[in-house]
Amino acid sequence: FQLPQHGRPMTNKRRLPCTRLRSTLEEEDVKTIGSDAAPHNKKTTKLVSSQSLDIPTNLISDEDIMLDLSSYENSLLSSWDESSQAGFDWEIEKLRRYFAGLRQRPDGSWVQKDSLFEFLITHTPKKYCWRRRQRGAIRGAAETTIGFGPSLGMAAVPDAVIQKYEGSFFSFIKGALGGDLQTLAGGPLFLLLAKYYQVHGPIFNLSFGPKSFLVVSDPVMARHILKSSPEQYCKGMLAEILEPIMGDGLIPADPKIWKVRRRAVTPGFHKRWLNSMIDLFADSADCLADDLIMKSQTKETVDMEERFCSVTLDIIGKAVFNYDFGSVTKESPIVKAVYRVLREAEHRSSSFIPYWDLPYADQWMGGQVEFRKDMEMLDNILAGLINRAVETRSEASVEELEEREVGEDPSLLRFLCDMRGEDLTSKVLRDDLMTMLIAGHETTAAMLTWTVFGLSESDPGLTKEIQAEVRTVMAGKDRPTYDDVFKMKKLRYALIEALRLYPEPPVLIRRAREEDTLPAGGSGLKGGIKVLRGTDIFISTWNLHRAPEYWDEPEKYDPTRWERPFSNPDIKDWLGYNPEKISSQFLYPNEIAADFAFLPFGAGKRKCIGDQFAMLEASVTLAMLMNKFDLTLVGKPEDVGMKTGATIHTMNGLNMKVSLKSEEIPETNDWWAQQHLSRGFSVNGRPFEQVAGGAK
Ligand code: HEM
Repeated sequence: FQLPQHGRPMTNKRRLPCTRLRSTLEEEDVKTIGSDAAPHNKKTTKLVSSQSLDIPTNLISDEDIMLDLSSYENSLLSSWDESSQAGFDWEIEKLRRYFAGLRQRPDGSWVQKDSLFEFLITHTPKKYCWRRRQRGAIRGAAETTIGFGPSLGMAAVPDAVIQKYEGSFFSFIKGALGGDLQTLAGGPLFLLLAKYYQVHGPIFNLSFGPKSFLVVSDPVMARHILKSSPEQYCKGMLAEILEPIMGDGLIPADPKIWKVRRRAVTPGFHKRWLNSMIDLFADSADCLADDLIMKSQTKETVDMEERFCSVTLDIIGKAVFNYDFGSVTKESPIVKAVYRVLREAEHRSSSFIPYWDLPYADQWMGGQVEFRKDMEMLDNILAGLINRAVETRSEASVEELEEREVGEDPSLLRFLCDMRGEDLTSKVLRDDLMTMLIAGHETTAAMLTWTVFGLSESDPGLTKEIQAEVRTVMAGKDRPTYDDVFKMKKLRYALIEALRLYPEPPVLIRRAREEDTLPAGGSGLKGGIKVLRGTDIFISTWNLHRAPEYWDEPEKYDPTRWERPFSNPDIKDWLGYNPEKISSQFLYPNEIAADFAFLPFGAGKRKCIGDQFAMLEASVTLAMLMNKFDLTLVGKPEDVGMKTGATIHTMNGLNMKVSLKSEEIPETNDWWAQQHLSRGFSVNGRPFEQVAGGAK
C-alpha cells in the first residue's frame, strides 16, 4: 500500500477550513486538478502529480467526480501494475472496481460514480449532507437530532471489499473469513475512514456485517467522549481483544480495576525516575551509534525502522522490568517471541471476528499455537523477574520511594513491588508489565521512524535548523541532560509533528456505557447527536490530525507549525490551536493547546501514562543521532510505503545511508523564522497584531 504523499495538491474534494485559508486553496484547486465547479472553462486539465495526465474535460460530466490522486482508491488502483493485470485475481479486481463505482475513461483517467455499497453507510440524512453543506447548498445548521446505535444489519461490506490482498485471492478469503478489517477495507482501515470522512463529514456510522461503528472525526465530540471516559465510555471491543494478552493491564482494564491500578502505577513515573532514565536512553543510543558507525564505514544501507524498534525494545525491557533484551546487538528467540506477540496483538485489534476464541484454537490453528507458545515463554520470563523482585521486596511509602537512589535496579517493577500498602499479586504485576511492554515499545519506535522520514523528505533547511539546535545545546557533551531536552524545542516539535501525521494508534476505541448526546461540533446538527448505550465508537485521530478544518497545510510535515496559532470559527465550540497554551511542564504541545484536535497520547483520565517517558526517550535518541550523523533516504519517499496494525509501520523499511557528521554547527540562514514570515506571522510565529507595538 502506497504512502499518501505529504504536500499533495489540494483537491476538489477538500473542504475549505476558514476564511484565511480559503482564497489560497481555491486558487490551488483550480490550478492543480480542475475542480468539478469549473472544468468546462478549459480545454484540458492538468493533474499535478507524479502520474500527470492530460484529460480532455469534455469527458467529465457534472455528476462525475474525478478521482482524487491522493485518494484511497487511487492508491488501490496503482497497486495493480500492468504485469499483475491477469488471471482470476484481476477479474475479481475488475468486478470490485465496478461495484465500487470506479469507471475508466477511454483516455485512461478514472472517475468515481456512486458505489453500489454506499447505502451501507449510515450518515447524516442526505439533506444535511456534509459536502452539500460545505458547498453552501445548506445555509445555517440543521435543526435535528440523529441517533446512532449498534445495528444488526445485513452482512455489509464497504466498497473496497474485494481487493487484491497480499497478491492472492485465497489470502483475501482467508483474511475476510478471519474478520480482518484491513483485508475487507482493502488497506489500512484508517485510510478507509479518511475517505469516508471526506464524503460524510465528522460523524458517520460504518457497518461490517453485524458490527457497526460510529466514526468520529471532530475535536468537540472527541473532547466530550474522552473527558467522560471511563465513567461514560469504556474501552469496549479493544478490551475484549486485548484481555487475553494484557489481562487486566491499564489499557484494557474495566473502569473499576483501572481506577485502582492507575492510582498505583502513576507515581512510578515520577520526575526523579524520568531523570534517571536519561542515562538508560543514552546508553542504548550509544549502542545504536556504535552500530551505525560500522555501517557508515562499510557504506551499508540501514533500515532505521528496524534499528529504532530494537533500541526501544531494549529500553522498555530495562525500564519496566530490568531485563536486557539486547536486541540492538543480537537476535534471540525471546526477542522474536516478543515481536510475534506484538504482531498478533495488532492483528487482533484490527479484526472483528474473534478467531482466537474458536474452540481449542490454540491447539490447532497454526498462528494461535505459536502465539500460545510465545506467551508461555514470555510469561515464564516475567514470572521469574516478578518472583525475584517479590523475594527482595523492601517496602516503603511512595514519598520514600521517590527519594530513594535508583541504584542497580531502576525498573518500574521494583517501584511497584516495593510500594507500601499495595495488595499485589503476581497476576496484577504481570498484566501491568506486559501492557507497558506492548504499549511503550513500537509506539516510540514509530515516532522516531516517521520523524526521520519526515525530515528526509523536507527542505534540508529544516534538518540544518534542528542539527544546529542540537549541536549548540550539546556542545562538548556526548549525551543531553533532562534540562537540555527542554531546551531542544525544534527537535521536540519535529518528533511531535511525526505523531500528528502518523498517530499511534490511528484510531481510539470506546464503547458507550450509557445513552449519551454528543455535542454538534462541526456537524452543524443543532440538537447534537444521540448515542445509544453499547455503541462502539472509533475516534479517528488520523482524520483529526490531518483535516484542513483544524490545520494549515495539514498534509505537510512542518514542525514550525507548532509556534503558529490556528482557528476555525466554522467548528462550533472549538477553540483552535493556541501555542500560548503549551504547558511548560510538558515536552510537547498537548491536547489542551489544540483543544482536542491533536491527541498524540489520547486525552482525559485514560491518557497515556508514558507520554513524558516516550518524549524524553525519543528526544535523547534523536538528539544523539543528529549530533553525530547525517542520514539520507535511499530511494524515493513513495517507496517507503505504509501498513498498519495498532501502530503505523513502513511497508518496506526506512532504508537510509548513514554518514558521520559533516560539519559542526550548520549555517541555517534563519530558515525556521522565515517559515513564519512567509506565512504572514512574526519571526516567532505570533500574529503581528499580538507583537508589541505591531512591529515586525
Ligand atoms: C510515542 C509513544 C507513545 C504513544 C504515541 C502512545 C500513545 C498512547 C495513546 C494514544 C493512549 C491512549 C489510548 C486510549 O485512549 O485508548 C495510550 C495509553 C497508554 N499508554 Fe501510551 N503511548 C506511547 C508510549 C507509551 C509508553 C512509553 C508507555 C509505558 C512505559 C505507555 C503506556 C501506556 C499505558 C499504560 C496506557 C493506558 C493508560 C490508561 O488507560 O490509563 N505508552 N498511549
